[in-house]
Amino acid sequence: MSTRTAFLKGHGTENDFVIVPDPDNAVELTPTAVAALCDRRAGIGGDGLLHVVRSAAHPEARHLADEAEWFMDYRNGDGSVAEMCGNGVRVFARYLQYAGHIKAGDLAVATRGGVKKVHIAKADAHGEGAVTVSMGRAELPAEQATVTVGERSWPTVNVNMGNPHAVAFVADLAHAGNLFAAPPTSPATVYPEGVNVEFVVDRGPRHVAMRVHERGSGETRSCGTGACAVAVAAARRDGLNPSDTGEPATYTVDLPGGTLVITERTDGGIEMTGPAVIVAEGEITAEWIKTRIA
Ligand SMILES: N[C@@H](CCC[C@H](N)C(=O)O)C(=O)O
Repeated sequence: MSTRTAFLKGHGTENDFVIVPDPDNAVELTPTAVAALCDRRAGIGGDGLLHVVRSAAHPEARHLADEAEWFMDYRNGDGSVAEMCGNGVRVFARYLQYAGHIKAGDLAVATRGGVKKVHIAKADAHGEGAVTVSMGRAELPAEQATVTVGERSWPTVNVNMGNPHAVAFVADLAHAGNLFAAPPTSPATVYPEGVNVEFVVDRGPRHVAMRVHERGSGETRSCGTGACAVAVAAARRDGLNPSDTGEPATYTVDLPGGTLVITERTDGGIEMTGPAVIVAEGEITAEWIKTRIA
């Protein structure tokens, strides 16, 4: 980054992102630059960053350009790269709509986790239309593991949604404690690339609540891929597998920042529906870039 650069700020169920529109992939976003932009005190602040690039202009997405015009180059708040971000895809689509690149309806977004089909519902009297993302199928590697926070440990259900998740069913969400002071630990042998950890309690039939500690971001107020992982883990625990029963399974997942609705279809595909909001837009000053990043 070397000159004034446009940015926006958005969130999906309070999982918040710095958005950097860069159709031609001209902005160099080093891990240091991403971490500085996501810094909540000295930067703009966000759990992560959405770099909005045309697929044809990005070496990691060029091969997907015929399927999806836009590539979500997602970064975690610490500057690391992740394969997928469920809340991020919804906010990414909302940005494209806000900027006039697309209208409500259907579009495809390229991600490191493959091309995701997105549907933006038309706005109604209650505000902006919800965004639904076809998240693909979950994989459930059989390997057993535990996560530990302080004195407590729980067995995990491993769920891969393009990115790795360790789902722990707990008696009380408060048992996860202060995840900033004592982040969860997990065996590097099972999660060599690190893992997102979800803590889950039941709220009612097909209704759960969760907290999440995200790889590369810490505790966040929501995680879309995490909510999908939790819905699938809860369904299997409840004896439901739509591919076997021929009945879709829908779970309501409450998070600290809002609610997501997750449906596993009979073909195993998972759909996530939730809000996506653009909050602000502005320009990163040349001076800040020079002193903090360049
Ligand atoms: N908040 C995201 C997930 C972002 C990536 C994650 N931290 C990872 O490293 O895998 C979501 O909404 O899915």
